[in-house]
Amino acid sequence: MSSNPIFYGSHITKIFGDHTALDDVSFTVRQGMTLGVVGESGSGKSTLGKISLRLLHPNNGDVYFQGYPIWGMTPTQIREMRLHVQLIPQDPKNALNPAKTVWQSLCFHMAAQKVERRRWRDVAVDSLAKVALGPEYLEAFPTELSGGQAQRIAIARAISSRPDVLVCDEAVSSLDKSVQAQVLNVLCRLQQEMGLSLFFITHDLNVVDYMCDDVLVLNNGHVVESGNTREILDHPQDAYTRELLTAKEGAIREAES
Ligand SMILES: Nc1ncnc2c1ncn2[C@@H]1O[C@H](COP(=O)(O)OP(=O)(O)OP(=O)(O)O)[C@@H](O)[C@H]1O
Repeated sequence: MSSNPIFYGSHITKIFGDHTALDDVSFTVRQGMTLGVVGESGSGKSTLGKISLRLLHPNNGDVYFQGYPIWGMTPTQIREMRLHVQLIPQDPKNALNPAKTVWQSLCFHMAAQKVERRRWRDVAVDSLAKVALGPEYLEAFPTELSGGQAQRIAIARAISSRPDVLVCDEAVSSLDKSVQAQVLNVLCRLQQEMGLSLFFITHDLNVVDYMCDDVLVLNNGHVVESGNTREILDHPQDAYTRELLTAKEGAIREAES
């Protein structure tokens, strides 16, 4: 599998008032791989996610998709980039319009993403099949879905435009542990089938351990360490990473007792 950088951020700083939320943060998502961004609440993870989706302007630095700086793109390039970089949100039920069926939500997305209208039905059914849901779900409303089903619909919607990168912002943290595992497995399988690259924002080192090839540890807007997940989890160099690992071991012991 190739390891070219497909999506990366360079020297990103974000200041809110007198608070520096991100201080000179760089990251690299390698093609077909998963980068985890992990840190406690307030460390700057969501701010980094929003900047990488071009939803929030950084004070300094830029994010590059296939070598192009997203904050220097023309409107046409931005539309093209949005086809290829998709968000998987934290709360899928909030992200789906409660007044629309799954079919209507998928059509709205496919229209926005310029999928040819004559292909909508096939793409919708195929996208649902990819997340292990049958075509009967097209008629469902969000209120009729479980959290795990709603998240799989959100993933189906995102992949309907054949993206290259999924930005997953705490994508499983609102789900029960067993449902989390199902959704993570769907993402792993899609990654292999579609060659997706994942930018995985999470507070949970267990998720990082399970999903991520690379990890970047954020503390208070600073990168405290980054690199190969196995090496960092087995040999953390920074005291903050060791604290997160201690919390992770505690959570596992609690779950097992
Ligand atoms: N729009 C904003 N205006 C002012 N401060 C903000 C804004 N957005 C984020 N912040 C601040 O920036 C810091 C980083 O916030 P951010 O939401 O990125 O952290 P996080 O790691 O994603 O936390 P959580 O896991 O709780 O979502 C926090 O101190 C937060 O209060």
